[in-house]
Amino acid sequence: MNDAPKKGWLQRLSDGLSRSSRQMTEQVVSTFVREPLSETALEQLEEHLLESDLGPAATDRIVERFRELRFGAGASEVEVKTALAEAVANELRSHEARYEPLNGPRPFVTLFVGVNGSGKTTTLGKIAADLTGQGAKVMVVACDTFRAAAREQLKVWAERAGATFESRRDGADPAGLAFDALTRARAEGYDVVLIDTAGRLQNKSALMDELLKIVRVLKKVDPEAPHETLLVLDATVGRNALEQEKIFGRTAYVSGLVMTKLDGTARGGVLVPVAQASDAPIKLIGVGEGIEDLQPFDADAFARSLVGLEATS
Ligand SMILES: Nc1nc2c(ncn2[C@@H]2O[C@H](COP(=O)(O)OP(=O)(O)OP(=O)(O)O)[C@@H](O)[C@H]2O)c(=O)[nH]1
Repeated sequence: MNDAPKKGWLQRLSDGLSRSSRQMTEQVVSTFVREPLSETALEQLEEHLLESDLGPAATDRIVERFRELRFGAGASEVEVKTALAEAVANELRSHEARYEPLNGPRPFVTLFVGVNGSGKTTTLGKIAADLTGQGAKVMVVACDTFRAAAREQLKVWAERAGATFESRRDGADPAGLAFDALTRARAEGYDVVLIDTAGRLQNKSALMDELLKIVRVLKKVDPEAPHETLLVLDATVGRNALEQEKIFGRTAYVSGLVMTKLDGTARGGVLVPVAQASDAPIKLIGVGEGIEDLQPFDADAFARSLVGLEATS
């Protein structure tokens, strides 16, 4: 994503993570400032990190780090927060990567997968707007052909972004649509093709078959496509996101994760175990409903905002 208005996005990140950082500051940091070094404080730290959904493995390592740091009675809140941010960033740095559709082959094909309601359509719409804003020729393809409402919503986003919209009537073969759309995009010199897919988990194997068929058919047009498969996960479902990562990550060749709705939860720490469970890195995060609220994932900025410090990267 275009990160030109830097100050703006850092502020949005802090605002978006304010529910999580409030929880961290009120519980974790204040406990530790009150009772530095004691075993009780370390136990409370562990409890609060688990409550923030950081997961047992990262929590153990962070508690160990605090044990080594041996904060004295004079430790300030900022020192404790800085140490916590550093420990969280350490957990995430190797899971950070960029989504750069304009730096790859043309047309750059991105497939969006994830359960209904995770924020797939919104994420795709925000990306379309960002890319057309940068002058790219963008095609949006609605492969969730069974749900008219989903199609309509995507159409609104595409029109707003000034992108071309491709869809079919109810129940049409999504793979056939993907094939025709990519063929047209290649012939007409599109820069980017963004493909929305269905997310009905009620029939997991049918859904996975459908996704795999779309991928197979895209490869007939361009053997390298899709160049990116983004799995969209909703942070407000907490540790259920781990389950969704398992289901999609295993079958859909996911190459990047997008975690949305981080503004809607006090447990934004869930990003840590999800990132660590996945073979794919985190590429984007959503911290609000606005177009600018979809941001490139930056482990250091995220960690600082999560503990309520001003992000500096
Ligand atoms: N607060 C907040 N809301 C978001 C964010 N991302 C998406 N949403 C909202 O989440 C809701 C669901 O998003 P959709 O994009 O419709 O989700 P979807 O996965 O496409 O779901 P279907 O349309 O049901 O397939 C919408 O109301 C979005 O506005 C975010 O980062 N923060």
